[in-house]
Amino acid sequence: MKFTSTRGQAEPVGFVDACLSGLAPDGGLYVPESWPSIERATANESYVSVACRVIAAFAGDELPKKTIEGICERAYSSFSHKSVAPLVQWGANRFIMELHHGPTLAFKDVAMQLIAQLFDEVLSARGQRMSVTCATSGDTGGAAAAAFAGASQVDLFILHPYERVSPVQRLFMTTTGADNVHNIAIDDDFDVCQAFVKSLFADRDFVNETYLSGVNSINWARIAAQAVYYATTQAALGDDRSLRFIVPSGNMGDALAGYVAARCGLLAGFEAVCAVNENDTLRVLFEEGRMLRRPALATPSPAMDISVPSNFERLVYEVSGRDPELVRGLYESFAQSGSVDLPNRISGPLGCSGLSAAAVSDSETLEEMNRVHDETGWLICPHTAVGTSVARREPVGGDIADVVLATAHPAKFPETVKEAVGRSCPLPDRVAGLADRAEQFERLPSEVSDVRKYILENRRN
Ligand SMILES: N[C@@H](CCOP(=O)(O)O)C(=O)O
Repeated sequence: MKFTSTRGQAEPVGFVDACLSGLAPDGGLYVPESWPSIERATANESYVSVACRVIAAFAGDELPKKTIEGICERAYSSFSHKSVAPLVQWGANRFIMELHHGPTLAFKDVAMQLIAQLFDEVLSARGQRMSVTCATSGDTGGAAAAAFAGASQVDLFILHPYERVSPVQRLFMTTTGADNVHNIAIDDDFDVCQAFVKSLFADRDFVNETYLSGVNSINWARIAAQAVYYATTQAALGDDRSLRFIVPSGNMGDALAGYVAARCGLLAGFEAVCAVNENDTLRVLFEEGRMLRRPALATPSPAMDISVPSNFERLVYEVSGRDPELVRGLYESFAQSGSVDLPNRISGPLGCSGLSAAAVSDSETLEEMNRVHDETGWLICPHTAVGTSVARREPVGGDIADVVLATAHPAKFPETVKEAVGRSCPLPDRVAGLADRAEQFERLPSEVSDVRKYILENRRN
């Protein structure tokens, strides 16, 4: 299977090269040239088995079946729940998909554990080493640090916005003690960190010199791996059952993964609401058809403090009928002016994509954490609360089941839990020693040239 760039000016590449590249050389995001048809999961099929089938469908004949099996088995052996993404019932026709059973207690582990195994397998075979970047608003960085710590073929460079992630989120990315993991705190917000990563990719000499890759959800492997838990959820709740997924969203990779699962035939239908905080770019995009660049606000759900959701580009590409000129024009205008109205050709089909968005205020988020606790005794993380709040506000009728994705464990946000619920939330035993470990990170000003220099000086040759 070949992968093509949403901006149409890069050579199509195979699955492995698409994943190793992260971003396409023309600045676009890779998508498969056509959607593979993947057989639905069954209720008694293991998570690893479904993951193998999904990855194999995208990898085609590039990776032997045995290799994919090894990658998936190793990836999910570190999860504390054998189902990887178990469901708990929250009410009549309401479920929570728990995605926080991985090593850093966030949904990012699900794909990142797999990607690190994939990179290790492929780069060892090629005798190649890469510099891998990621920008994080809190959870991607920790997941990448845990997944790549000690990897012989990878030097990891994580960019996080200084003092705009929770202390526990920061500890996950700054305490691995591994000499191949580098954490950089940028004096700015997540959008700037992400823009820095993208501008490093735009410098092709730098990419070639450092063998640069990226493991944000710009990377197709992230989307493919995240599509798996949509498939297992459909199987668990009934092959023909109509589901509405509520997806706490920032960069929109997770919601896009649901869309991809549906396009590949893994779901009975498709409806997903991107639940966003006061950084409501996605709501404005879906409801008002406008792409706006605004400074990201700091909210109680920091991982979603994002105003430029990267994966919207993949959706624009699809709903435009795969028109790379249109995508390129749109994103060039956006880069220049910071504000673009979506043409009717996009806003019309966008409404039929199965995706939509709804925003939740900071006070509603805290109230919702408290309400869920009162009703069930459960503590939920503020991102998950954005999701449950949307589900509650816009109930679905009939036999349709709501599935809210619980993106992180509440223990990653003890201060917010305390404020909302008045209770402390200790870390689970398996990560209890986190706060005792020494932290290591470098604080840099908001200058991409400093990041560039740091990577050149700290990568292994
Ligand atoms: N919410 C993320 C930001 C990066 O998103 P990604 O899914 O593209 O990696 C985070 O927590 O870091």
